[in-house]
Amino acid sequence: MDKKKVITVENLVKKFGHFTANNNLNFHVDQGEIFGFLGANGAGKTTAMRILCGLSSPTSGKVEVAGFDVSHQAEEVKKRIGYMSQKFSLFEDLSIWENMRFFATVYGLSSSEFKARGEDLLRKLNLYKERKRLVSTLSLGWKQKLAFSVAILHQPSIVFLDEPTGGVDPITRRQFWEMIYEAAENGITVFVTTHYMDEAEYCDRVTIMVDGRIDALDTPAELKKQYNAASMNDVFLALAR
Ligand SMILES: Nc1ncnc2c1ncn2[C@@H]1O[C@H](COP(=O)(O)OP(=O)(O)OP(=O)(O)O)[C@@H](O)[C@H]1O
Repeated sequence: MDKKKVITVENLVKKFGHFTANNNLNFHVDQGEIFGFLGANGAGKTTAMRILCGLSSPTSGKVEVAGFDVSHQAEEVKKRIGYMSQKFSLFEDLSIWENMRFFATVYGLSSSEFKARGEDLLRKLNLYKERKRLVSTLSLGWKQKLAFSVAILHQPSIVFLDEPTGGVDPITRRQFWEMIYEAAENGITVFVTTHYMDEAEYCDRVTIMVDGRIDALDTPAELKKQYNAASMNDVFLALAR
């Protein structure tokens, strides 16, 4: 049986004035897939991700996310996704619990749903006793793990992660990826940008963007075979040259 497609991108073009940031992108993502979005700085990843999240409109092309057209039904798209970025994740001057409650409200959870899921989450993260602590006092790794958990508290169809593990130590990155796997096993599709090539190896499929175009899209194993490379790092270097 065919897998359900939760993201479909056809001929996506995004221009800023005369500059083309996304140049005719075509791809799809299956439900429950961990889809890696790679590319050098300025390749156009964040631009495309913002369009997929309904935060920016395509110049042309057709983009469907969770069954809705991002150009005309952005609000429907936003209800069905979670988003987390390295640049912005949590409010530093609110406590762990206050952050959780804030995002649960934004994502439309009722107070009883929030209480049940929020307490479960705190226990799972071993943060129950720490729930009144200000987020500013947590390590970056803990902030990122908490931000990811908060982004999927409303059980979205898809979670978008923009460089979620930037600056985090290897052990915490590994733990973070265990959380990503668990979310995918529960049917949440994970769309993730990263600059860490070891993380590219953890994805089901990977695209590599170069200058606004998709230059490669396949499983890490196939890409390594195709480029006769020992690692995803070598595939990336071969393409980025
Ligand atoms: N609002 C904007 N107006 C004009 N140019 C923009 C705008 N947003 C992005 N760009 C340009 O589009 C290009 C792609 O940027 P984008 O942020 O999508 O790249 P990226 O692949 O996410 O890079 P990074 O890995 O550094 O986050 C860059 O040259 C950037 O300067």
